[in-house]
Amino acid sequence: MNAILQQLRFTLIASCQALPGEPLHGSEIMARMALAAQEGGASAIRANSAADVQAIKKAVSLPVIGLVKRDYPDSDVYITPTLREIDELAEAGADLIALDATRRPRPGGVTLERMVSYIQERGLLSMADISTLEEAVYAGTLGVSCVSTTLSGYTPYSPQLEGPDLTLVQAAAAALPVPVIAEGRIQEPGQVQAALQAGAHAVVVGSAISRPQLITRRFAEAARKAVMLIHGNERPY
Ligand SMILES: CC(=O)N[C@H](C=O)[C@@H](O)[C@H](O)[C@H](O)COP(=O)(O)O
Repeated sequence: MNAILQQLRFTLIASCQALPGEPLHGSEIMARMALAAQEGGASAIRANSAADVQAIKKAVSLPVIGLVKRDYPDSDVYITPTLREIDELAEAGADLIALDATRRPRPGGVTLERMVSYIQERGLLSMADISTLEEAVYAGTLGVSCVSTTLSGYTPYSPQLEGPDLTLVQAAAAALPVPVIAEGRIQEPGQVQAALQAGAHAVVVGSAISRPQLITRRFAEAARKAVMLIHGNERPY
């Protein structure tokens, strides 16, 4: 196994992403978030956009998994959809490139096979973001470096779960020769343990670490529910 992937075994990867419109959007801010994640013990950072990857590479010593979220009019694929995004991430210094590895059509008709071999040609590792076991198995046959359950719940044909898809983690880990990463809706430390017990090579946590507006909402919601319990109705004053 590649040395970087070896280094990620049984560890936490922090996804540090803030899209335009989110309060923490901006590469300098994401670099600081990545630094905080490094201090907290993350083994790698997953980041969106060439600008963020570049800023994060400067700020931390960890491997960076890069992706570019970009919408194209002719496709539902938005995570590193074309060769152009691979070029951007390679130039920015990403160590691994995460890409949508579903079988859905890509912009301009570029194939998943071409995407994976293009990443290999550039000497980089690939993380195949999948939503089902079938997609995981197919990505495995293409020679991806690892697979991540990122897209379970985000394609119309995958289970729409509230929590992480640990059934998929377990099935994919049992079926594939490459590492399977658990990713998506992991909110609690106990779920990290459960994912590793299910066979995950490593675990990616995003929003629960790096989206403070969502973290705050969970606590605010808890306060609202407590008031309901105490007073039987909404905040009375
Ligand atoms: C579906 C999709 O676009 N996922 C994105 C992939 O990079 C990110 O928005 C997520 O934050 C990341 O996958 C981590 O997941 P969570 O934030 O649930 O821990």
